[in-house]
Amino acid sequence: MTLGFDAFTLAAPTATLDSEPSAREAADCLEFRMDLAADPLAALSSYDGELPILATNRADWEGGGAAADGRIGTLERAVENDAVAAIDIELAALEGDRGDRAAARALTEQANEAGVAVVVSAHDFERTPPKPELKRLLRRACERGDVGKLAVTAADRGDALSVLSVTHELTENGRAVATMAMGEAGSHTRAVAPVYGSKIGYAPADPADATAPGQYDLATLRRLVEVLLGSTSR
Ligand SMILES: O=C1C[C@@](O)(C(=O)O)C[C@@H](O)[C@@H]1O
Repeated sequence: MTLGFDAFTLAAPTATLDSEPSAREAADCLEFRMDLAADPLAALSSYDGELPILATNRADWEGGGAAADGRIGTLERAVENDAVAAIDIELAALEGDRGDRAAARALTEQANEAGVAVVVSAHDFERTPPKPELKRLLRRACERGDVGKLAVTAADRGDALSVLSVTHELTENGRAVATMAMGEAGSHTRAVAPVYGSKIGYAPADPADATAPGQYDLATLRRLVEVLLGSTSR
């Protein structure tokens, strides 16, 4: 299965791949949160759903549940699975001093060779950094992957506007970005950012599977994006 991210792609986050049938109608792929799953590699090897998988194994130092030990190795195994069409890796793992930088970079090379798309992500669960910083992060993420992703926390509409504005600028510069502002003040960016070029949205089929504050449920985000983007949304 493949994911090109050249058009808007709606991902349903889940920790259990069994939820695929309930996501099939409205989602384009599942975001498999391996870091939140009990036995992620066993779940992957018995997966027989129709939706391609974007595999995320979010580090504990970036708001996820995966400890350093074996985290990148688990993603390497995921890349070998035919249902896995994309992986998510943190910009801080590729560039920062968090974790094993060499292993994270080797993972992206392995993915490139296997035709698996790479989403390079940066998160801020506390605030929305100033616009120049948002741009810098997103540019660097784009340089290291097929899609650069930014999820920051909005305190107000001004923060939300900053996120939309960098989305627009980088898209105009030919970059593939995925952006969203977390939190209540940022919820609407999940529907509006795709209008400015954001290529990935996240919305759980079951609200109990929400993986970030301010997410809409899957059917709602699909409907909103369909209204705002029209026929280009699928
Ligand atoms: O990074 C992201 C974006 C996200 O945090 C959101 O805000 O929807 C949800 C996560 O599951 C995903 O990995």
